[in-house]
Amino acid sequence: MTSTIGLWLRREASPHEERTPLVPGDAAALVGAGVEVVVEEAAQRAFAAEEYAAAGCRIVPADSWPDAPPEAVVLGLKEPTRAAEALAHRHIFFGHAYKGQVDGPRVLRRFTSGGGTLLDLEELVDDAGRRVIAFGFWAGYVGAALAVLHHRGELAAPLRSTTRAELDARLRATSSEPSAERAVVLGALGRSGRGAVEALGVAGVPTTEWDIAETADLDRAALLAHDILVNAVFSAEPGPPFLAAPDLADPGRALATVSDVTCDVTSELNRLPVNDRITTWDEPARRLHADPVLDVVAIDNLPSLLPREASTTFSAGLTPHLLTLAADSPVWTRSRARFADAVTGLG
Ligand SMILES: NC(=O)c1ccc[n+]([C@@H]2O[C@H](COP(=O)([O-])OP(=O)(O)OC[C@H]3O[C@@H](n4cnc5c(N)ncnc54)[C@H](O)[C@@H]3O)[C@@H](O)[C@H]2O)c1
Repeated sequence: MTSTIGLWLRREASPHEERTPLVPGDAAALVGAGVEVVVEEAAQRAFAAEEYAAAGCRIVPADSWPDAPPEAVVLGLKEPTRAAEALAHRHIFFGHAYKGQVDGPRVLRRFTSGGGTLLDLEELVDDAGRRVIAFGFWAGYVGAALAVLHHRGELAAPLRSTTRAELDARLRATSSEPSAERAVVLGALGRSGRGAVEALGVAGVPTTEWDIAETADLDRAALLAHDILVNAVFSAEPGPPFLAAPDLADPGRALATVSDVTCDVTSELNRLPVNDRITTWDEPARRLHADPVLDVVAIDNLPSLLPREASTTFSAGLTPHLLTLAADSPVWTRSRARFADAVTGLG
């Protein structure tokens, strides 16, 4: 990116969305590298406009991105508001438009009608097709923490965004020695799984870590002997359930709390078909079975509960790529090609 191409950080409009893909410290690094960084005011964002101003960014009103110079790259997490319906710029955000999502064609048509380009954050992949940035670690961390607090009868609703320090303090304050709980994490080697294992460590809960090798021939009795299950598996294809209807009625089951970080609840990929809906910040846990009890937490925006930490990790991963935007590194070329394919398929 040359100094004449600006990066325009949008405000996020969704309720509860305090995260940002670029934090002030990384904005300062971009400014230092000659990138003009413009930041919209955003009352909800976890980082104050003053922090960006101190980092050398120019502060502009919320939702002013339609007026950005044509060469600017507009950055956000979720779909831009309808401040302009037709999207004329290059936009970086999570489009959720390429995998048959109901709203996908509508999002893509905003680009075709405006002449803009989507550089989808989910499509920033390395040579092997692996995503280079994701929010997984903090999703797993919060998902496991909520499971522990619910299991201990200490989860207050509605949920509100917090900090890791505050969350850790609650996990430590409610733990007992020796631990009264045992947990199992499925997908323990992945980003979310590692986050979940770390939070369970802070909570003082002995944890079994299972990944593909350990679930290939699932020891159901061993699984059900844990009090807490955190599902952090990424499935590309449907597979046999980790929990099925007969497990609910099993009188010998210790398992009482499930946190489904994966949250494939309405898709054919759902490996926990005993649950078919997400839960919310207002009602984070839902009872699946009364005797013996089984409750599920299935929140699909977990990282938003730790907006500062989630933003900081995500921004650290994204910033090196933002520095290669002008040079059009392979990460961006691939993302643009994915967009071109999707638009061609629009018909
Ligand atoms: N709820 C939320 O807010 C939220 C936020 C971010 C991500 N997610 C979801 O969490 C899931 C995990 O994301 P990630 O970034 O950690 O993925 P990841 O690719 O980093 O890790 C997934 C892990 O699952 C393992 N796995 C795959 N199949 C398995 C099986 N049959 N048994 C055991 N382990 C298996 C993989 O080997 C890998 O270690 C994704 O579905 C993602 O969409 C949810």
